[in-house]
Amino acid sequence: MYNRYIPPTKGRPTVDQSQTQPAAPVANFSAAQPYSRYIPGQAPAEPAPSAPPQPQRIVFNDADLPPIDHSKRARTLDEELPGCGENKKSKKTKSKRGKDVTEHGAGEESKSRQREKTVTAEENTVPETQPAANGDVLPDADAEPVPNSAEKRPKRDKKKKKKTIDRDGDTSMFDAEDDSIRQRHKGVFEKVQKALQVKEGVEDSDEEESEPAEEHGLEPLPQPEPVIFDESKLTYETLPPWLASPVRVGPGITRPFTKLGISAESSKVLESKGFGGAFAVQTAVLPLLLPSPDRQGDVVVAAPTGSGKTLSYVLPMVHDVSQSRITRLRGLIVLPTRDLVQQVQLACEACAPAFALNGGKRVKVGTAIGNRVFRDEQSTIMGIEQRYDPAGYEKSIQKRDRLTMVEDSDEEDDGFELNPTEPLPHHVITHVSKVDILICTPGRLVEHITKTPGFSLDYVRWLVVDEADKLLAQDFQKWLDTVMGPLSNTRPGARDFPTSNKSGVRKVILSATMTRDLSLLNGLKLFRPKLVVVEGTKAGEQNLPPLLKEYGVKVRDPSLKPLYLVELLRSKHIAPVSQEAPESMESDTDESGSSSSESESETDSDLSASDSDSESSSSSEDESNAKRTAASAPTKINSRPPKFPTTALIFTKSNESALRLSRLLALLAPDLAPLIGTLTSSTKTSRRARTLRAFASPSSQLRILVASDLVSRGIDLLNLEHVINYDLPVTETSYVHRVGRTARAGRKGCAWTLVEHAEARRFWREFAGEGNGAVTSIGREGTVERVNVVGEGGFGEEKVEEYERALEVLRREAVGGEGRR
Ligand SMILES: Nc1ncnc2c1ncn2[C@@H]1O[C@H](COP(=O)(O)OP(=O)(O)OP(=O)(O)O)[C@@H](O)[C@H]1O
Repeated sequence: MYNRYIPPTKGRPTVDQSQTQPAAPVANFSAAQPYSRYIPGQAPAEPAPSAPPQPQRIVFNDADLPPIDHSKRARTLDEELPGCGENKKSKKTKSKRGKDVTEHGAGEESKSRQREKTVTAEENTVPETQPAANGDVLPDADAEPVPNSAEKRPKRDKKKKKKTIDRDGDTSMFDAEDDSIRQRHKGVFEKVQKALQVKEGVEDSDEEESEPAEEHGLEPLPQPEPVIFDESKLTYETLPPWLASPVRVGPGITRPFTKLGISAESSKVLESKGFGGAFAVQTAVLPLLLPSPDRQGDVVVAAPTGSGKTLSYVLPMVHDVSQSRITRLRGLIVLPTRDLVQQVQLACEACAPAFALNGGKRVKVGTAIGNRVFRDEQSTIMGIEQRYDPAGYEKSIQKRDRLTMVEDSDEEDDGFELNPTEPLPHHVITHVSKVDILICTPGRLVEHITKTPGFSLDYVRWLVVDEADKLLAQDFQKWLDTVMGPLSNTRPGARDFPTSNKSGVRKVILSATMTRDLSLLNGLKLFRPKLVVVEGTKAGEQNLPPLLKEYGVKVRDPSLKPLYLVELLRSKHIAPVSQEAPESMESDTDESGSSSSESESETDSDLSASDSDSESSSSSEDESNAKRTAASAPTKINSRPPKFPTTALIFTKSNESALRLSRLLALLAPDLAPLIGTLTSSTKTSRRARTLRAFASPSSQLRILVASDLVSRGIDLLNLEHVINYDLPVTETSYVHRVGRTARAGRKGCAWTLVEHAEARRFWREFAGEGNGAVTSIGREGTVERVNVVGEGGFGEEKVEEYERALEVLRREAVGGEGRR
């Protein structure tokens, strides 16, 4: 038939050269190699260097074949069969011999025999001119004898060879068979030869591929499936099902609480607090969080500003915690700012009485925001208890002595005495939580976890992360890892829900601009999460409240921007937004004991002055404003300045800008000065809280707040009618939160943005979603209207001079001249 090609080894002798006699440069591939096995899909290897002649290991007996450029052929085959020149490969070929014979039937017998000879020859690197065991000589005309090579031949090979020849009998028939093979496969040999003349490389392999390999019984070897790299980007469709298919709820839906699993008595109390029925987001979230026989998972909420997200988690949490008699820390609410913490505390306090009925206890709520010395804060959330335990008493005395020595310095740092009281005889002192629910900023929470003795999350079964996109994106002090660690501890029964079969930590994650970034959400280790989305008719990724109206105010001359603001404040546009005055939450707060309406009004009347005074303590510029404000403040309590019958919150880009603008406004519009307050992160927390309370009170004279982005998120000012972006917000998300301070809880509200020429393109495309190539993630019911508050002629000379005078005052105040210092 035909001979199988046994490729040369690449520079590695099959047999130790020292053992093999020099020999036999039988042929530098002088023997014809009529056939090679084609293996498709093999990448061409580097061409073998042609220069150094390899020790001859191939013995071939087809001397009659047409001459072939063997060096080229050898290279080509090596390329096709990477590694085929390796001895290892040859052995493989040999081991398959018997199988080949069986598979290809009798016709293949001689092929097999021929192969046998070749393999044997190759393995020994010796031309087969040595007498075989039976005295036969293999017909290898080109080979030269190698003296004593047989002695050095491994026994195994000898045996094989002997067996082969014995079986075949007369070897002379090989030649005849070879001739017949050549005759029968003449076409193939010609093709092979032709192929060898073709240039190497890709052309070679192409040509080889085009050969009908199957004609010769050489099926392409099965190749592994090509690996397809997935270069697709994460899209909405590739999100996990819970994110891609949220629970959707329309914005207008309301339902009575009794229909959602809250008892009639509790609903009544809630109604008395101003919560007559559930808002849309609450209709969807409450059933997922209130006790249910179903196995419940975590909840992620994306709903517009002012839609009532706070109550959607406060109600179920307070309801659940009220069912546990012993006070232990069972709920954690994490928020980004102190002001928000205080606001949510009021909401919890308002709801607590609703569940302190029928055996439920009144839930104790505490805060940790770092607004007071750490020791005081520790003592408000943690207490000590004397427990009778004689054995423990002995131990604790020893342990305390040890700890006191070690922790002396810590005690001073933390301010919290480990054991301020001596234990009673045979008693042990244990640290106990004074609160069921702790509302905190992330940084302070981490401090308590790491520094407050006895502070434990072992019994926590609620974790709420509000304004989650902000909190998760800014991992203050790695707070999430610090919290998630202890939350994964399991103490048998500690996290059992008393009114359902659930055990573990329930997580509720919320924002008006909720992230779908899985890398951020992953840290929360959510369990069977459900995403609840409140949508408008024109849904975007971040939806604005349905009753919000937006305006873009053109600022032609940025150097006179403060004058545009004054014009806007005095214009007919900034008028009271007609709407029914809803019941105020203030009374709820009063009932909860946080403040009384009497003291509130007193505080209000003081606040305008004292608040400004306090601002003065944090900023000298503001102090000047405050003194003037106090001087011109009306003496009559609750009198409302006629010049500004509405409310406005003005956002600037920084604390510094807020303070300066506030002062400038007072200089440019002295009649408005008494109405202006300032809120920045440099303002004391207690003062900020008072300012916010005063602003929210209808009886307060504070009507205008100039603020940094500190209060852009979450702050609930129900009576706020106008938001003014004096400086353009940095992101769409920031815009959504800022303007969302108005038009809350189903009320109307207006948002105004002062747009300079250089900002116009960005504002209209990215924020308003108008113009060529507009792309915005903001979903809104209407459109943003264009407004001019100054005519074509601009400001008169008199106004500009007035402005310059105000700037001069400001400048002098800044350098410590006239005004204050
Ligand atoms: N069921 C209800 N009935 C009446 N008022 C409600 C109800 N639920 C919430 N509110 C009021 O709606 C206002 C907005 O609620 P909340 O502050 O929870 O909004 P939010 O969705 O958290 O907004 P933001 O995203 O800005 O934080 C609050 O004054 C709250 O008291």
